[in-house]
Amino acid sequence: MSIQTDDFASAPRVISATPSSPQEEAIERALRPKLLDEYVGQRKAREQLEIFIGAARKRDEALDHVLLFGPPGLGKTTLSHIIAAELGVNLRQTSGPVLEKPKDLAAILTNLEKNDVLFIDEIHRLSPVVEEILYPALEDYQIDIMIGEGPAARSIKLDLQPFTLVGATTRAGMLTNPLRDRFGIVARLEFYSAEELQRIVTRSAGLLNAPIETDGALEIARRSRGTPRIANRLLRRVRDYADVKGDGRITKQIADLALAMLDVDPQGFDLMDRKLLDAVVHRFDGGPVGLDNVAAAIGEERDTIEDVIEPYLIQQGFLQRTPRGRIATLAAYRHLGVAPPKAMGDLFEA
Ligand SMILES: Nc1ncnc2c1ncn2[C@@H]1O[C@H](COP(=O)(O)OP(=O)(O)OP(=O)(O)O)[C@@H](O)[C@H]1O
Ligand SMILES: [Mg+2]
Repeated sequence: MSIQTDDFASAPRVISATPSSPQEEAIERALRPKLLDEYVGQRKAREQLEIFIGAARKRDEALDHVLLFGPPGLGKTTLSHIIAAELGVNLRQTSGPVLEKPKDLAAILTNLEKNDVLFIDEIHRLSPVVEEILYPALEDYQIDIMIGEGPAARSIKLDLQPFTLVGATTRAGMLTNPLRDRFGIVARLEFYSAEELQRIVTRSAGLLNAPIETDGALEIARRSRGTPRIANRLLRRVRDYADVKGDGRITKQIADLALAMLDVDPQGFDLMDRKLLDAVVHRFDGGPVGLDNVAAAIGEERDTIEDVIEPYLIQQGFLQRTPRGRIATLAAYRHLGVAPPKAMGDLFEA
């Protein structure tokens, strides 16, 4: 069953947090940590899971249903595989948009073995009729299915094996309340620190047999928008650069040159980030400006802006999301090398 990751159909960004091609997905799989111990960062989520997985194993029960949410590329799919591996069970993988009809989901559910993990990616995109049959499945390990048609149709109850649903979403706010309430474990994934990404880059370089210096790994880490997927991608591009322009060693200097060539600035922002900040500052006087206006100004989809571009800019304090719209902060003006409006400067100096 395939996962659709192509719903942000925009031009590929070096820094885009979504996988850019099937090849990249294959490389990602190879770099994916397999066990909780190898999973870097996300201390809170890891601690919780370690305990609950341990308890479920000890009692030979299914783990409570788990909801993973956070921006793309932070490790939701990776973590779902790890959960199944740590539980020592099978993982069945599907996604919200793929499950069109109730029978698609029923077929998967009835095939699960005891304590298996069912991973549903993009779970906020489940259709209401499919979601409907998920409720009793999650609660009582039962489903109601209709057999026959017309007046002869009747509904029968089927018992399922106990199982764990792991749902992943970039949009926890878009889940319906009844669905959200059925998850016993909710883990929000956070952007990674430079130090954590440095460990990820170093590990990946090892797996790729690419010689790398500590400074080189840190430079890539610092410019990866807090996102392991981007760190791994930049690592591969920098390695190419090192192979062609150097002796293959990834030093800080090589990383600097390669990243400058890729238009990734020292803050880790790429062209899209700068375009967005630039539009808010120059075309909308720093805001507040509504999402639709920003989208039109930079020629990007609303969803991409909200899910992929904005979260990091907000987390880094370059942009604020307010009820009246987006506002550029003083840091954004500084980054663009533009003098802030007088009122803003005064505000910050006072
Ligand atoms: N904690 C981590 N430690 C080491 N590597 C990680 C970690 N999290 C993610 N990665 C790496 O980043 C890549 C992307 O992670 P993953 O596919 O799990 O992200 P995702 O959150 O599912 O993204 P999406 O929202 O696009 O589905 C993986 O291939 C993996 O190599
Ligand atoms: Mg994923």
